[in-house]
Amino acid sequence: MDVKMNGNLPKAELHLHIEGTLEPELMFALAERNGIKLPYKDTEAIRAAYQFTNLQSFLDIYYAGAGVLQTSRDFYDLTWAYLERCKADNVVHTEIFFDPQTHTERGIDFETVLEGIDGALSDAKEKLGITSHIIMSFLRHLSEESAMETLEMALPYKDRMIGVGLDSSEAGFPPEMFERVFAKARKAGFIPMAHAGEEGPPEYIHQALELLKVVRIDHGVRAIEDPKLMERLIAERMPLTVCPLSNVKLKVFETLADHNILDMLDQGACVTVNSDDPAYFGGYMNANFEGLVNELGMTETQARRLAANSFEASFLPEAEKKAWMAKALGNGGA
Ligand SMILES: Nc1ncnc2[nH]cnc12
Ligand SMILES: [Zn+2]
Repeated sequence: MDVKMNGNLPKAELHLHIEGTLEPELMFALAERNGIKLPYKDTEAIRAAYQFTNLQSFLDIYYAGAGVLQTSRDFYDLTWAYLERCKADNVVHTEIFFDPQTHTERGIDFETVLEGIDGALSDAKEKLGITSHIIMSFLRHLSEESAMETLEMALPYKDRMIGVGLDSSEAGFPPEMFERVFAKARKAGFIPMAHAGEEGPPEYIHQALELLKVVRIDHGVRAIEDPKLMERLIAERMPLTVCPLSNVKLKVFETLADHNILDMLDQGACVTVNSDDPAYFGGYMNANFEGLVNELGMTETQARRLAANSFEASFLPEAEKKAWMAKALGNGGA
């Protein structure tokens, strides 16, 4: 297919960590603004440090980088820069994660973080025509108690967030550890989702479905190792928010040519394309689509189905979902 065509397809992004959109240039600017000394000489040195061997090697650098984010204005600027990238890539709707504990653990108020992110998202609706939702994600390498405290902290702001997620180091931190936190979050009206089957085994996807009662799986690429699980995911049209460039950078797959996203799509799974932490993984939404065309031979039909899936799997109202799906499939003047 014509690679450029991807740019014109309307798309929704459903798996994006706002802290993972911190480009080295902005990291330096914020460090200067906040009087913080970075352990890098320049932006080239930062980019050179982005050689990851697995998820943990990335997370160590990613959590350190987030230290430059201090004020609401910092979170606003970070989010606004990402939204401009959305505009450029024709991402018309985005559902973004933020990790409150990454910030509250170093003394930044929950409200400071949310205020900045939400402010930029509100302005983007008006100025860029981009719709959005916020999902707060618990760090699974921290305790259940810490996640509970975070949930309590979030309750007064419930109306500004649509759901809860579970992220950070996966192996050794199974979803079952957070069963009670998710039960409480669901009761408070948060829609549940979780990272599962990125590095962790298919068993973690089962746990996320059964114990956390998630409506979306983030990543989920290891589901393919368990045919019965794949059957269930396909039958239920359970969305898997897949992140191709991320998976290659973190060595889940050796190259994009080895990725299973199109196999899963062709089997009937509701897979979607997402950029995860684009500042660290080498590209935003369209770069992921382009990689799939160039290295995996994605056809136009497959690209349109992936774009339509992204709206199907979103938390947009049904009528909007349907209208965007028709456009993505080329039935509505895309
Ligand atoms: N790919 C990823 N997996 C788990 N936690 C994350 N936090 C940010 N990106 C992540
Ligand atoms: Zn992620």
